[in-house]
Amino acid sequence: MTDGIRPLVAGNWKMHGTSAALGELRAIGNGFLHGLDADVEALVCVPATLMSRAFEVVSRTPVALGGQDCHAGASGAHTGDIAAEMLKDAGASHVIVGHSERRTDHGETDLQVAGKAEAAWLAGLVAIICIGETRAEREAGETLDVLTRQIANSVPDGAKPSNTVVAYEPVWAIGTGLTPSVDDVAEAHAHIRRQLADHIGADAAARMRLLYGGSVKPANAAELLSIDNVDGALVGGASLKAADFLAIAEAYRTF
Ligand SMILES: O=C[C@H](O)COP(=O)(O)O
Repeated sequence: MTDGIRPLVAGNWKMHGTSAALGELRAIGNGFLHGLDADVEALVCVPATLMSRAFEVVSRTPVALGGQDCHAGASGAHTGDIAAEMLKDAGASHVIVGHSERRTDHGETDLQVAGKAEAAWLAGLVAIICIGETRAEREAGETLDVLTRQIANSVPDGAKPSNTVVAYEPVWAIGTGLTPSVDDVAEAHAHIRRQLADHIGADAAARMRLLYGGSVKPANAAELLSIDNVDGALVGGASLKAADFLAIAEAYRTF
């Protein structure tokens, strides 16, 4: 946690969910309607195919919606891609860019990620920029260097707390049930805050939300979310079940 920063718990449904999943989203919305929003802001990044219907489901709740990727261009001949403006039009307020699954599956580079973040801003979306080291990089002792490089190249000039969230997701912790130690998360997040200060200025860096992502579950949420400079979570698998996602957000009631 960071004094003065309202935490954000964000779900990333990845390539999961047809219209049958909207019941879980409705349950998440109802959960936040009953007081949770006083402690924490909620966001669910749904598949683009669900965005419009998801918006109908949560529009009267405190839960916001996000996309999972966008193209760096505003429009054009890019079959299968989605422009940030399209996500916004369908009901999104946020979009994830540079998730490690995009970097691995689609070879996205830091510079491409920066371009997508700028496209998100142009459309009026908040960019959730993901960074994080692979297992090999951690074992080689390169974690902080990787984060330094990714911040320098993936976070564009102009990033500020109102248009950007940075999510630290160690690649080896995603979907594996493994998490870094409390000390390792604290070290990484403090480093990210310092690097952002060098890159975008101390004031903006001090107020920017830094999320932790990678095997966040109800059982470990309180421990992970109480770490200094961890201002929320980016939750994959556990965000698919309303009860688990709400239980993670409930961790903020205990602080
Ligand atoms: O975007 C979310 C992350 O990749 C974490 O996924 P996970 O909670 O299933 O490990």
